[in-house]
Amino acid sequence: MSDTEQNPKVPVQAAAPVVETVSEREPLLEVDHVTLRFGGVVALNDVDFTLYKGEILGLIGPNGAGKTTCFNAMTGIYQPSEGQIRFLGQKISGKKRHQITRMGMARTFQNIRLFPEMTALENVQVGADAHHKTSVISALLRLPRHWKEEREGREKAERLLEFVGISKRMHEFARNLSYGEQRRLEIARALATDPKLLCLDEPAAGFNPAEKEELLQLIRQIRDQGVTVLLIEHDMRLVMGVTDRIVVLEFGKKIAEGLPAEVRDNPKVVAAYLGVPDDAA
Ligand SMILES: Nc1ncnc2c1ncn2[C@@H]1O[C@H](COP(=O)(O)OP(=O)(O)OP(=O)(O)O)[C@@H](O)[C@H]1O
Repeated sequence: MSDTEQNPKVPVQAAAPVVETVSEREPLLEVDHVTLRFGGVVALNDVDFTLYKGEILGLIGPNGAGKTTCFNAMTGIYQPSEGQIRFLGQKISGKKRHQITRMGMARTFQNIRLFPEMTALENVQVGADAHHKTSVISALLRLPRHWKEEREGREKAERLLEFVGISKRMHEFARNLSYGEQRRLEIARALATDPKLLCLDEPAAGFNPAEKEELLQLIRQIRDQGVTVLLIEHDMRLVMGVTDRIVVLEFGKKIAEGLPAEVRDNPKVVAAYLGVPDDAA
């Protein structure tokens, strides 16, 4: 039994916000008619959808559909050519990545990006540092408030490692962790920034069925702590099993949006995945 199963109620944040239900439909992130071009390639073509507080939204589509580009636009890596993205009503465009993190958005990457020569605990503490208030001077002078923040950051990192189920590996170098543990560590590090929105880019890539099942439970637990989740994932069983709603992209365009069952039965989606021509769908 994993640590998460033993202790499913480990808090992600000191005071986790009350979980809001999807029915309240309070927008968290608005992708407002976004077009994004790379030279002649239209990676996103007038993409428009809203992510509501408290939901788990799946963003799916065949290879090259524009999912990662959409993530990158949301997290400030790319600027839309047209349209805009708003987080809690504020425009994302023009904001630096650390400002977007402070606004409450965190992400993991398709290719794991950890600090391999740092321990699991240190990797998560780096995430917690995003909210430190004391200055470099305080740190250099070793002022008491700096120590207090250090201690709190460490305690929070320990809690998060327990939450994602790898607390026993906290003093291990990240490079020595198994693939599945590294993916969990990435999630813990993202959670350490106290996100309102967690964007997961193919978190189950390379997982076996048992690991996928555990990940599914972890994603639900994250949402139950009040964190809204955006999930890019190729594994349809996982997407259908965990999301509240799904947005489907194909060739940079939104071709469907709705409940998992609606999307699964949508002829355009079936065609996109099976490669059936449009007029036959
Ligand atoms: N930096 C870039 N420069 C030029 N073209 C790019 C760039 N990033 C993505 N593209 C192109 O934009 C389109 C969308 O790519 P994107 O990686 O967003 O798709 P995806 O849905 O995430 O695919 P996958 O499931 O394979 O990761 C593709 O045609 C891709 O080649």
